[in-house]
Amino acid sequence: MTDSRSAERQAGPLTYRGREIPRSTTDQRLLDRRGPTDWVHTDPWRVLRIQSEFVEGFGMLSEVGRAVCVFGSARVKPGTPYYRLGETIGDKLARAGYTVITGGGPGLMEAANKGAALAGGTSIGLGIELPFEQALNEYVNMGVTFRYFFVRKTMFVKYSQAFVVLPGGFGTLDELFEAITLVQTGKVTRFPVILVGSEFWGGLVEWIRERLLAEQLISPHDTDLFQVTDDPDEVVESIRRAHAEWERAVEEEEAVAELEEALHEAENA
Ligand SMILES: C/C(=C\CNc1ncnc2c1ncn2[C@@H]1O[C@H](COP(=O)(O)O)[C@@H](O)[C@H]1O)CO
Repeated sequence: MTDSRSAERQAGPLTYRGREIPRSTTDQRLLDRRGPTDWVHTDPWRVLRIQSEFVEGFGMLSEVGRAVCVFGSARVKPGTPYYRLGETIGDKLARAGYTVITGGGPGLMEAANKGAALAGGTSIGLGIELPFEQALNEYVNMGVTFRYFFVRKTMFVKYSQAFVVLPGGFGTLDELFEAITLVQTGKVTRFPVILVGSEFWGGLVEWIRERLLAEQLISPHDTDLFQVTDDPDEVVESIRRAHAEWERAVEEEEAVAELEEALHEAENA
């Protein structure tokens, strides 16, 4: 006669008896490396990897205080005027109490991280895995490297209160127009986008006015979605002002909500 107690297997909350008992335990199967590996390259598995990137990013950035993203060319060399401008902006933002977030790469990303780190501020790099070897620049004191561009972009927007855009190429333009589109479509509110370098950005701004606006592809007020300056102090001051306005608006919204709640309670009393 079979002892029914020994012919039983618990698998977590599940119970198996008799011929239903699996040949191996869940842990054995987990630790067993044999079998096909194609699933690692399938979309359901990618979805989990994407989720894990969001979890890591949110986990690291959620406790960061007021922050500003600084974008700009990966190719500008140390010691050049744009690099020094990036350093100054990183420095001034850090001294004004802002965490500086960049793409964590070389060039103007490094310049802004350097300025912030040497001023004793929090200097974050949100790196991206690229086809060639690249590490986060040495001035990043908190960093995450993402596999997916779109996850990284979410982090830039979610955890910063302003975008500062230094001269750059396609990557920088992509970040600039993403930010402007998010503000234009009301996906993010009260979000200053500041272009630094009037000579560099002048041609683009003119084209936006003379083409996009003239051909009614944007609305007249869309040209107010960004500002252009050469002055690092003005960058910080604009961000401070926008931030103060935003805090005032939040306080007002909270006061109105409290008042409405009190009125509602009084009506129901
Ligand atoms: C080209 C080189 C390195 C590229 N490394 C990058 N690392 C991190 N982030 C990057 C990198 N390249 C582009 N980005 C993102 O785009 C913006 C800069 O792009 P641009 O085309 O140079 O303007 C930047 O803000 C990043 O977020 C070789 O050294």
